[in-house]
Amino acid sequence: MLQLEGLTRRFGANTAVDGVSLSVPAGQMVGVIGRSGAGKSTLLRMVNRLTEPSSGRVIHDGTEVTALRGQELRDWRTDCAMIFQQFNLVQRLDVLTNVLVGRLNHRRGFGATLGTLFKRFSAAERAMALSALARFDLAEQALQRADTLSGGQQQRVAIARALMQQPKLILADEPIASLDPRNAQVVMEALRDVNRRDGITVLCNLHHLETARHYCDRIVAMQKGRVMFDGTPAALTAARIRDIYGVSEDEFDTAPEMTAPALTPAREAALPA
Ligand SMILES: Nc1ncnc2c1ncn2[C@@H]1O[C@H](COP(=O)(O)OP(=O)(O)OP(=O)(O)O)[C@@H](O)[C@H]1O
Repeated sequence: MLQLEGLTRRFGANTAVDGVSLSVPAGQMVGVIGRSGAGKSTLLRMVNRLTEPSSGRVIHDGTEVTALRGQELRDWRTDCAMIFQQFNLVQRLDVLTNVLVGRLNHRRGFGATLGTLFKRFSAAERAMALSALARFDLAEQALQRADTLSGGQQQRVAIARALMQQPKLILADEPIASLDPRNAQVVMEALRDVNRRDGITVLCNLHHLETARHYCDRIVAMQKGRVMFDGTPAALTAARIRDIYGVSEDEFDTAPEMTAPALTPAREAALPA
């Protein structure tokens, strides 16, 4: 169970996240939605302490995450894998080595230059990385440089790398915002698959309502740093959206920053072959 208690982050006079309290049971897939500037990234980054809260607490299975220091904090960051909008792969390295990088957190005091990295991993770790790649249909690309892959493939490599950490949680910050609809769908399916099959809790920031509805068990809607809705996709009706954001669902979804809508059968049929 992940608990956020009164989590707040101020940047000067601006309160980016304002007293957010949530309890997330292990194994849940939560979509955090909101328009640009709502505080979604800041909220996610406070969970693994990439951003320090101004006040409030994060507690995981009884451990106060917000009090961790040193090695314990590093261990917590291994438990929480992060997926970024821009994939964050080492472009000049091959795909397999990028995935193996996910193992580095498991080695204390491990030092190696990127060039010598591959040789430092055991046969078992390489097999684990290959099987993570195969799971996302990327085994054939294992020895290609990361920069030869499409965005959707790169994001799946990032998910495979995250799995190498053997995390308890995945924090995905706009994982599909740079992808076309087809790739967005494949990446969301990969995230849902690790949630369902591996039981990993997923917190996923999304701009697009339909994507959150389709893939998540629970939706948290933020505005101006606050949680305005927390419930099932079915409960987030068009009327609730209008109440919260003062716009229709279509207007919410077509804001300029929302570039990667989910593929519905109707949308898929409309795509060029
Ligand atoms: N490092 C920072 N320094 C100052 N202000 C910040 C910083 N990070 C975020 N903010 C501000 O906090 C508010 C929330 O930003 P945040 O990035 O969390 O929102 P978001 O919902 O993730 O938006 P987006 O979808 O555009 O990424 C914004 O007003 C933003 O300008």
